[in-house]
Amino acid sequence: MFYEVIIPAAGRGTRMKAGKNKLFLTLFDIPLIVYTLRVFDGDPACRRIILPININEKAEFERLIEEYSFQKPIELISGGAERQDSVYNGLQAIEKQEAIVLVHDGARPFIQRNLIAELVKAAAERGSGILAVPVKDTIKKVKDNSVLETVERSSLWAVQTPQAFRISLLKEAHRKARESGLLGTDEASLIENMGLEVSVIEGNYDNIKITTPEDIFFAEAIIRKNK
Ligand SMILES: Nc1ccn([C@@H]2O[C@H](COP(=O)(O)OP(=O)(O)OP(=O)(O)O)[C@@H](O)[C@H]2O)c(=O)n1
Ligand SMILES: C[C@](O)(CO)[C@H](O)COP(=O)(O)O
Repeated sequence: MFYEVIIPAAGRGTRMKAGKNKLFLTLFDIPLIVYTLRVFDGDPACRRIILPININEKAEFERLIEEYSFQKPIELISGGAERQDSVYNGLQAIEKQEAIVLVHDGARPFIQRNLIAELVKAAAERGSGILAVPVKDTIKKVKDNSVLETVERSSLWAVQTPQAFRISLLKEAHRKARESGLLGTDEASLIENMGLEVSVIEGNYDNIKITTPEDIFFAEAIIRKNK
């Protein structure tokens, strides 16, 4: 089954403290965003890549796209102030209503194609599908450096991307979120806000989001492990 993918890439990389968009940082001399783009560029089921970016970085993205010779056209569109706005803008670029759309963080370079196919199947059959992995640490609610409570771990999962949806469902969820002022940290929370079920597929711990400086070293270790 075919799908289109929105890869939000318009962030500032504040937590990375690199002074620039972390997606331009390199892993063994190749920019982080190139690893992510290559996964979808090489997937025959991917019909279209939409990349919400900071329009001030358009020349940099165009140079990378030229340098790394991607097979599929990569559509650069303007991102927004929040990740949710960037995804919303990406959805406006999609006219078809029956197809499947994936939303995948540009900062997650290690997504595996077999999991993408499972997500697309779940979205086609049940409307949605997201990747997650069981939490390994004990999670506590903390306030003013003091524990409020320990959260029961057995039902806690760390959610990742891609997140896959029927396009019509995700467009409706974003529309309702805009109406109500809901700002979620992932697309699934907007679907949950509609009282709808979201299917969870177990992913793997390699699918990290490159967020803070040490993640660059973790990422290069994952590349070495998978060589
Ligand atoms: N307004 C935004 C914010 C984030 N993103 C993208 O959403 C993904 C996940 O966001 P995150 O890891 O938080 O990236 P940043 O927002 O750049 O990081 P920070 O929060 O540390 O600034 C990234 O690929 C980022 O480029 C986006 O397209 N538009
Ligand atoms: C979408 C996400 O990757 C799921 O874990 C996460 O919520 C993104 O959070 P960020 O703060 O925008 O990186």
